[in-house]
Amino acid sequence: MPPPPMEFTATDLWTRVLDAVRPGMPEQSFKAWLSASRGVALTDDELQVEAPSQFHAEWIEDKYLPILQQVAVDLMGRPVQLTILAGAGGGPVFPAVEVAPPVRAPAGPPPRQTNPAPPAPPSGAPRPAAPRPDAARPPLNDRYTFDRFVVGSNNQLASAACHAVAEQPARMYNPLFLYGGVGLGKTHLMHAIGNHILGGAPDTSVLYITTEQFVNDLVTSIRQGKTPDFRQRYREVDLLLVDDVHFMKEKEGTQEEFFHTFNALYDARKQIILTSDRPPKEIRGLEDRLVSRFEWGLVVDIKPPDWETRVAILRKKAEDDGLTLDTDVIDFIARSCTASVRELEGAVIKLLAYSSLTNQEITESLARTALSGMIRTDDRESMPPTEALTPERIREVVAKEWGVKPEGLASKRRTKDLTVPRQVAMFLIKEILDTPLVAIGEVFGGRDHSTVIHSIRKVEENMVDDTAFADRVRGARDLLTGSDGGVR
Ligand SMILES: Nc1ncnc2c1ncn2[C@@H]1O[C@H](COP(=O)(O)OP(=O)(O)OP(=O)(O)O)[C@@H](O)[C@H]1O
Repeated sequence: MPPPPMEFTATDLWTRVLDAVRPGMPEQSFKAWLSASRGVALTDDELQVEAPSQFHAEWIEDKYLPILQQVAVDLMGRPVQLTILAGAGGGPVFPAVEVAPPVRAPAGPPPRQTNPAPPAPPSGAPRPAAPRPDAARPPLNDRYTFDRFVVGSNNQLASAACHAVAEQPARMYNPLFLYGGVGLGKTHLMHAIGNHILGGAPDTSVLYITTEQFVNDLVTSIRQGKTPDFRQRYREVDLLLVDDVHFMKEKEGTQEEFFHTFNALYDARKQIILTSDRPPKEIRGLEDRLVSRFEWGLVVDIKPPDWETRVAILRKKAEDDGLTLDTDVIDFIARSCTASVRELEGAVIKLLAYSSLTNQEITESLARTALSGMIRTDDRESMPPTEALTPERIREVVAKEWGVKPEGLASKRRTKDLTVPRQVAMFLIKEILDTPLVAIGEVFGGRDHSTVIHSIRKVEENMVDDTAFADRVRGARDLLTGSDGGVR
């Protein structure tokens, strides 16, 4: 392999890694899974790569991580940890897979799912305004617009509030606080406001940031003695979008800093939009002064979509990605995946991947096979035969109910979509089987007993705080113990 250049950027290194692996793999796989990824950060010992979706990130980790990592190490000439992140980039939701015979596409331009490159934004399409605090921050996702958002009874109020804010920022509802479970469209709506405002006023300074990034940015600026710069960066924006503010709980320094940022922006009549998995009052460990500020404007929730909305979302997503799915396939997915919109998207991605890998046309029967791991309680007649209840079985059923892979729960990954079901599975194993803590840890990749205790406590606390979550956990328990004619 040629020696690396003296100065490598994340982009250079990742491009070279991809160039090196591409000839050794099927072109279709390369296009489907790797072509839309990009190097986003490089330190002495870590290369961070952003994949277009959580599903892409998991797939890359599962299938290609060792070889990619090896090539990166060879190129750098020293150990480099490769981390695959799920980004908020503008790539298609569904991966670029080709199916033989091809999935029927509507007449007109070629379907997007056969084009690996992310769609080019239309000219004049909204862009986040400069300056952004640092280039590693995610930009707004071009696909998260109002016209791609399906309004149903679960999100009607939130959607109306977002439209109102987008039309008249900092007038009606400031801050706008959106809350709800994972994968229900909070980030989508938040970006839609940003995209709408930028569409009308491209010079608007919009900053989208996750709470985790805010914390990291703050920590870095303190370490480098650059807090005045930090403050200035955050306080000069016109529109501040902060995702997942529940992660501020118990972080006093962050709360203090955010309190002042909030006040500065609010006083300057700038719009603030926040998202969380629960309403402000229920974020334990959040200072009262922030709770009260978060409630100054409008607090509005998003619930899981009902069947009609799920069908409408599937139709819309298929249409947007140039993919035709038969009514019975759509109906089957909508009945099987009830928890979140992300789960619906995951089901279609999985179906496309399955269809592509097995060279079969997409039918309801193929969907049943491909999605058997995601089938939910109301379609239980097609569940595989029941098995004795063991810790592994509980892990598997919880993974299915949360729409993730059972192996993910046993892995070391600590993304939110895995942490919650992992904790729930530990909790249910203890509750139903009373398995010793050390043995529970074994089932989850050898975690120690203090992690298991922490997880169980976390679920107990969250069940007190969050009734929807509590219902979901109880639902999984009923399913396992057979109280609802379940899977045991
Ligand atoms: N009503 C909807 N119409 C169309 N797409 C939707 C809708 N709701 C959610 N989505 C899609 O579902 C996916 C997940 O949505 P999003 O990331 O906004 O969820 P979230 O509530 O912010 O979740 P998290 O709390 O995990 O960050 C996105 O691809 C988004 O476009």
